[in-house]
Amino acid sequence: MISMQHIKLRREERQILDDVSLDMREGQHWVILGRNGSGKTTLLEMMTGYMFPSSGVIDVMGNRYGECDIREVRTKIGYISQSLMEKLTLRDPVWEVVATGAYGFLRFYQEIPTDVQEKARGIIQDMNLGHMADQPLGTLSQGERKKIMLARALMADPQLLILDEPCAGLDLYEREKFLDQIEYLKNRNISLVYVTHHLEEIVPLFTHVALIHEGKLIAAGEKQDVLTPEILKQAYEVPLTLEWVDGRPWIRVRAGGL
Ligand SMILES: Nc1ncnc2c1ncn2[C@@H]1O[C@H](COP(=O)(O)OP(=O)(O)OP(=O)(O)O)[C@@H](O)[C@H]1O
Repeated sequence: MISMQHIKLRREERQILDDVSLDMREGQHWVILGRNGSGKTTLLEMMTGYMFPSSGVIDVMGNRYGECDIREVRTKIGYISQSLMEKLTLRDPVWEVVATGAYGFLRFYQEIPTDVQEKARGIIQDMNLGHMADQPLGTLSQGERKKIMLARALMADPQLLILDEPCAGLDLYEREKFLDQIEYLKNRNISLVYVTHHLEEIVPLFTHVALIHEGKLIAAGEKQDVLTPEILKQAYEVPLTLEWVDGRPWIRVRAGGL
């Protein structure tokens, strides 16, 4: 699905990514973890072809970046990020915001085909937000807006869905509702790459974790192998214990560690 080999990125004097190699296969769902500024978003921007490495090779769904039409590859990738959220127009009706995802536009300036309208309304309905479909986006709560972003990303039937901290700023209830929606994606044939700061967001659907620290990959593999107190301490520099409850990891910081 995604292969990144020996990725390096240098900006001025800083090595932002330092020889990162990752192999994400079909049927796997990955979480990327790491502290602020460790390079997570930069990795996502490379997967989506918005940034290029100084050296290294990236293949996404069989396409080698630099030798293919990236716009074509992007039609198969859904990308949810705060910066995209900020570009959406709050006065547009929810169903129209979702419908734009079929084309990758931010807004429509022409008639929207009926089948696209119906598909958008169908996805909104599936997320139990049907009653809000005609409201302006700006009247929705942050959690509802995140779900609308997810609905918008699904409009193009992506094979790959990349989510950059989708639960940031959500309260416990809204976060759990959003994660429910993510779990529901296991019924679709979509591979997920999910960036978060919060381990408890690693719901059972996720199979693999990559842990990045100061631009270097500390560990990558099956989640039970990567999510150990010893490995996590290398990235977070805080002594902690980890407990698995209902298939989710929960973390406790031990006193006196900092
Ligand atoms: N275009 C750029 N020029 C210079 N430095 C950059 C550029 N893009 C990113 N950086 C730096 O690279 C580092 C990694 O940034 P990145 O946004 O990938 O981190 P992150 O792990 O996503 O952080 P956060 O969790 O805080 O969002 C940061 O120190 C950032 O300042």
